[in-house]
Amino acid sequence: MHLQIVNFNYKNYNLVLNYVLLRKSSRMRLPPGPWPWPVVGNLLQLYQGGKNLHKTLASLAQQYGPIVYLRLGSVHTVVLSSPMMAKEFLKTHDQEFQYRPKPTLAAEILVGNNGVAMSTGGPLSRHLRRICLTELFATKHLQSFESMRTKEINNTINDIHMESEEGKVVDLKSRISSLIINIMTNMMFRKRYFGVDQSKQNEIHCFKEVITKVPHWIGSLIISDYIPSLRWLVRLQGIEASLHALRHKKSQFIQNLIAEHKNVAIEVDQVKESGNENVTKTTKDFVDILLSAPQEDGTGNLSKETIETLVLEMFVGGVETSSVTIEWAMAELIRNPMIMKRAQMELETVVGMNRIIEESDLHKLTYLQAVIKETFRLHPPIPLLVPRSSINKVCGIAEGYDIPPHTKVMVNVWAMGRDPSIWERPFEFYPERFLQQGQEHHHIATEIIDMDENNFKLFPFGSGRRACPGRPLGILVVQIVLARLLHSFHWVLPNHQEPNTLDMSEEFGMSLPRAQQLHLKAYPKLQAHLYR
Ligand code: HEM
Repeated sequence: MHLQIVNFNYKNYNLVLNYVLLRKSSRMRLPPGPWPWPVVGNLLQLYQGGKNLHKTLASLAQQYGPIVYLRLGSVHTVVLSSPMMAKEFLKTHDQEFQYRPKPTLAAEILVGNNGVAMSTGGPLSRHLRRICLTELFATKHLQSFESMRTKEINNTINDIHMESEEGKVVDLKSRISSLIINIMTNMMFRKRYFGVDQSKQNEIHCFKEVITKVPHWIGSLIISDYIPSLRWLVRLQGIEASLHALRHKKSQFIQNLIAEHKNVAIEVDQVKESGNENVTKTTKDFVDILLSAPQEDGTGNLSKETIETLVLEMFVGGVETSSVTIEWAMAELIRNPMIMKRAQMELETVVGMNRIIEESDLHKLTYLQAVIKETFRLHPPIPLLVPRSSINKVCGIAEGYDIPPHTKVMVNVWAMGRDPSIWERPFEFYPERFLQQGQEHHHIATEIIDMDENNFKLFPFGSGRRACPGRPLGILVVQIVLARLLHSFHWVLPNHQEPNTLDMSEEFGMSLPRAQQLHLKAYPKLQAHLYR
């Protein structure tokens, strides 16, 4: 994206003046950082760093330390790159930094401020978060969908089996994201799309595009978010029009689904009233819960706009993060055949080869869990977490720094995962680092790390009041899908490509997918009847 400075007006002079006064003010001790240019501040440094913002911020941290202050146009920004700093902001000062910054243009158009994830904060988002934690992601509620998840995974495994019999190459990312979309649409609306209704294929492919593009746009640096007077330039580049077109697609899809869902619910209720005992409503899906949930002040029900936003956040939060993690895990296992072999041997020993894996087996799969932790360390699906902010100025934080009000706080978990002062041999994919002594004979010190929100070495789900409410579902889906893929097939690169030549480049956005989708050949490991 080009950065063009064309409108250096009175407002911009004011901006520079404010900054100089801020820095000079004896009462404001900002964290260290590169000197900002007039108007654009440090934006040029970020644009010069290229597309990979997480890497540019990591190299700034190497230069200036684990807390870096940047002025991006008119936006105060702080980047944290150590467990100590993350703990200070997300635990010690969790209450002050429980807010999200003002939504960017992309977030405002695509998501809005009336959900959970992008909302600046306030009674509505706290109320929705409570519904997520106590109802949608409650253990019992998640367990009630187990047989559906098993059926969906069986279908995908069978499709891959058929492809393998025909000697085809599997497009893993595409297969996995279709599977996870089916799991999510089932949990949300009791409906599945991929592999069933040909007439709906266009619709769902269009929505799949929305789910992939939303995080990409939200992670992009759009100049008017930092220099508001350049909004006209963004309009001229057609960015606003593209965002509105995408918004239109997602609204149409979600609103149709909700309307369809309401009709089915009414039909079921009518049949029930007529006394037909055969019709019983099965487990409540997410939309059932949202349609009957009260507003935050206890009056009426949630608005249709709020439900639409929440549904989008669930899809964006749940689909891309989980499928990106599974794809990276498979790529790392392909590059490290001994580790793949060990993970498969664990499955053979714990589960055996005469049945398929069940969710109740997962807690026994210690090595698989270590593989997943190692994947989160090297490839955190949301490399800069979701930014936080505070409403008021916060004084004397970290090493005595002052943080201006409405500062955007980014946490570079990607940099932390590769920091040699935190991890031994940080660039090596080495799941054994997460095993207890005795579970593995190896020479480096081991440590048990539960990716929970109190562990600031590895916390891919964030921490504190805004930590990911979908964590139990995210972990469950990643574990069971990866386990089934490894248990059901031997995997190799097509065309006899050598494992160590696999391209591991990333494509930065709000999420961090592989730049090149992973294509693999699968060879069945189980007896034929277990694929039906
Ligand atoms: C591998 C899977 C996942 C990862 C790595 C992940 C990661 C994250 C992260 C880093 C945050 C920001 C936390 C913070 O600010 O401290 C977040 C927030 C959120 N996630 Fe997830 N997530 C995953 C799965 C899911 C799933 C399955 C859902 C829902 C179906 C979900 C829904 C949300 C929502 C609604 C928020 C916003 C919470 C708030 O702002 O209060 N996530 N997630």
